[in-house]
Amino acid sequence: MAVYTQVPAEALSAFLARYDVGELVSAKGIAEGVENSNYLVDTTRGRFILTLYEKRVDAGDLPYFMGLLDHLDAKGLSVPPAIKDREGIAIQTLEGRPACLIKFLSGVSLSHPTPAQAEAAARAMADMHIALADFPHDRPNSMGVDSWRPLFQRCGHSLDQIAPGLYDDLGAALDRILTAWPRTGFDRCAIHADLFPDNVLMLGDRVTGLIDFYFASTDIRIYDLAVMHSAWSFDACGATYHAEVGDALLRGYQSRFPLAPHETAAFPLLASGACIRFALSRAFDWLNTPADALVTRKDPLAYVRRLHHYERMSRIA
Ligand SMILES: Nc1ncnc2c1ncn2[C@@H]1O[C@H](COP(=O)(O)OP(=O)(O)O)[C@@H](O)[C@H]1O
Ligand SMILES: N[C@@H](CCOP(=O)(O)O)C(=O)O
Repeated sequence: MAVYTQVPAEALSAFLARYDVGELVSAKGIAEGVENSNYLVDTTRGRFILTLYEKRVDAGDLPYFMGLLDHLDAKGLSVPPAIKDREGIAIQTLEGRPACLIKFLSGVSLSHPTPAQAEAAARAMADMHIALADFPHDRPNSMGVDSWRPLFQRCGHSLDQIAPGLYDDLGAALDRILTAWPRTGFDRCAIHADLFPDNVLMLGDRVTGLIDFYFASTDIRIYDLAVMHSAWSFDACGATYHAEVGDALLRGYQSRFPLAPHETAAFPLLASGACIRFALSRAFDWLNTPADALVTRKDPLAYVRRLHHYERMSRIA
């Protein structure tokens, strides 16, 4: 459930009156998502998404995210830019929260992507990277490699409450990954950094939208593909690797943007880093989200199992 801030109809009508979008017809809270409050808003002129940014999105980062979406939209990619009001303002305040009215995109996110769907989604990621090559703004990745040790330390020995031995297991993997992590020599650009299946909208085998850019930041370009590979190529609990989906992702991406030999060689390491990142953020949330909170906690062990898979791989052919 992701509606943390309730918006009364009167306040929403007054908000919409700033825009040329017609009048309010209906507004429904969207259950999916964990970070922000999202509403599906219908007006006399169309359908929109209203997002109110909650604690985890820093309002100071919104101009970067909205600039990135405008950049991709201007190049014809299917992403949802924020609508500007009559004064040209996209980032507003509603019910005390930063808020944007966002273009609605059709499509559904998949729970069990097929190889053909994975291939199309990875092609869309490569097209996004090509389009971002001249995006001029930087944002350090707040969930990037330098955040993993501090996050591990904040979880501390409480990790063993999730699974006995988890503190030692993740600590040893973190040492190996941080020692080997490439600091130079890899192409960097603005990346999505969270392109899970729930952040790709599709109709059949066609990608209709990439959404949820709120972790976008400057980082190693192929790390973005590694995040995607770790999110798409396993069953939900991370125990079974679906090679046909994993191979399709690499094929789709490389149909637009071939990997250089050093990128292929480092792929299992980059994917291990992606797994540590999501294992730790999920573990932190697991340990710090009250059991009666509205939001569903995601299983950190599903990423620990994926981590073990990538650490066993020496390289992807
Ligand atoms: N532009 C959009 N067009 C259509 N649906 C959207 C759009 N943005 C978000 N959604 C819907 O809202 C849900 C939650 O959005 P998301 O950005 O993933 O939230 P959160 O940042 O809270 O994780 C998505 O799964 C999708 O169903
Ligand atoms: N994809 C991350 C959590 C971030 O959630 P999102 O709804 O903003 O994509 C995970 O699965 O741990």
